[in-house]
Amino acid sequence: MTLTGLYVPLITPFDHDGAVALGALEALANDVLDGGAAGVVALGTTGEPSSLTREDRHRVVDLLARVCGERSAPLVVGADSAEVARALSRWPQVTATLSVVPPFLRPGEAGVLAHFTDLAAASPVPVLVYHVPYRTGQQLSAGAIRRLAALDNVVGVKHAVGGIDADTVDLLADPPADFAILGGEDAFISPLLALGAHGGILASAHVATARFADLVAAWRAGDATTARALGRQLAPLSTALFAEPNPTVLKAVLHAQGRIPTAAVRPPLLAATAESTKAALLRT
Ligand SMILES: O=C(O)C1=N[C@H](C(=O)O)C[C@H](O)C1
Repeated sequence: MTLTGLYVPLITPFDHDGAVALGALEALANDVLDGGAAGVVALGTTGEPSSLTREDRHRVVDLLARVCGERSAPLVVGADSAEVARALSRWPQVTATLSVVPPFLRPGEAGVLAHFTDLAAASPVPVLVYHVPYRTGQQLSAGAIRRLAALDNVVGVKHAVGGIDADTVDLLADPPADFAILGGEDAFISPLLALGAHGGILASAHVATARFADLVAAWRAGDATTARALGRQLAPLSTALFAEPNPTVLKAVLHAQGRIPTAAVRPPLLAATAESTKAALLRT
């Protein structure tokens, strides 16, 4: 299985009482799939999973498993430990799990490899490694990503290194077979696709879904003229949506567009400022 195309890591909308707005979440999932997303991601960073109760997380996955099942769309679910990954067997609709490189400890490349060996063995579904070194504190060389790609049940990486660095160029110059390299750094998605990435997991694609899907498709088809033009339009939108901690601006924009009942985020996130919201709305 090689995951390709656009995946949207869904926000978790809240209603006026602070509860998860399940109706709005269902509408968002259907909107992005109608807009050309290949699939959705539940409980990615954008979904504020660490601020949700266990019951909230189950409600979110129950709902998205039903929607993705009805629409035969892939569903990726965030799970950062073997125990949480194991519990995904409850939802047969889950296609893969997105699992972050262990943060903060900086266990070294060998430690990361040992971690994913265990997690992938425990997981009932294939594992996507979420590599985001400016958040985890753990760098991975292209060689280490190739060693991860060789593990049983590891099928890809969400690559979010804060730009296009030498290891990214090295990795994409000789990508591992049957291994998805998905961009997770919205403002850099166009250059990453130009280098050969298979797709992206992009919070920005809640808005302008069709254009992000077209961007991925155009680079995949080798239509550089269309892809460059879309990339130039979409990078400033992503930059505006990420002007404050994700998903605060995104939620404010979706609320202003009438797509979610409130712009509420849970602590420690704070609501986006009016200035950032307005600037992002102007880019939509
Ligand atoms: O939730 C995700 O998955 C993503 N999170 C990233 C972030 O919050 O930095 C951005 C990316 O769009 C996907």
